[in-house]
Amino acid sequence: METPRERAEKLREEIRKHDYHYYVLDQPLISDAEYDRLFRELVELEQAYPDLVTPDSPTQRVGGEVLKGFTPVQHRVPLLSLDNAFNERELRDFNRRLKERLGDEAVAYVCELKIDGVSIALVYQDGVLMSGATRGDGIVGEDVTANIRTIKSLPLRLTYPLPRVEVRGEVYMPKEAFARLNREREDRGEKTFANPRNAAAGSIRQLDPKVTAGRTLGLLVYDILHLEGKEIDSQRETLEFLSELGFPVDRNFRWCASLDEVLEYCEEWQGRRHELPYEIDGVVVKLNSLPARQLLGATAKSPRWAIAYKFPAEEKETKIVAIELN
Ligand SMILES: NC(=O)c1cnc(OC2CCCC2)nc1N
Repeated sequence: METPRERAEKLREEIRKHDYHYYVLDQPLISDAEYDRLFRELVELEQAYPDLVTPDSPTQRVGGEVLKGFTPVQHRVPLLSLDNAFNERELRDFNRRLKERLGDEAVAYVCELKIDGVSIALVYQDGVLMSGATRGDGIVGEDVTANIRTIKSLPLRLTYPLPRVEVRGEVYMPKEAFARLNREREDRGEKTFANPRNAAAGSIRQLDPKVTAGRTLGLLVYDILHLEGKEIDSQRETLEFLSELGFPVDRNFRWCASLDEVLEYCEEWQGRRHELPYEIDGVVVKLNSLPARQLLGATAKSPRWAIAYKFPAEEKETKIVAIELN
């Protein structure tokens, strides 16, 4: 016969697995009703035995109190920003500069869709989420842990208990959720958000986590800031490993053997951006080899081994405004 603690642990593991399949893979294994039954059993068990509650329990996503303000957080490593390229020539200049510095080392890139959201740094200790902070000015951000815990695709516990790992990703608001939120705000006579990025920023910087919990936010992780207990040599390995750990990763990334392949990728996704459930404003082109990145280093502001190719601003569908002709 299982003890309550064993039952609670088993339920947590089960619910964690279903959260991953539902919110990260978008491939639920059980019905919503069956999921709710599991969740309710865990809630009731934790109510009956309060000392069983653990911070990584799926029941602990929506925090308690309303904050007075945000605690500043100093990032262990500065969260760099990206230089921009607006056309093929600027991308070719980036490629040439990088090759000049690296000598004739083989230069391969990884291209990633540039998610138009809010950058976030997450810290995990022994596989458990410790904190989440906004980028801020790159050195000091704001502690938004209570709010990011409400993002269902964000794992509260990783698939292995790495001693310490710090990762970076983008919190975004899906296009559908953005449209729905603005309709609701309009109906309530409230100001609407200009774009999903602002809506995500406004939702993640709420003093009341319950408000954040009511907003549909997504997370896509793309960088490891600090890693203990594992050696990784490339961006491709980084993205695969982040996936293995249970993080949501955008699977549209592509390893590119040359700048020509990078240009093909940029061309392809400039035309396909409307297919995505979230907004992108370009492509991030990253040197694949991590050791080679070390040789290049970073300027004060941004890495020499990555660049953002920005799509031309989309011609906004001209909003037809009905003009009252009296
Ligand atoms: N918005 C994005 O999707 C995104 C932003 N930044 C980066 O990488 C930065 C971080 C480390 C230096 C380059 N990758 C991304 N995919």
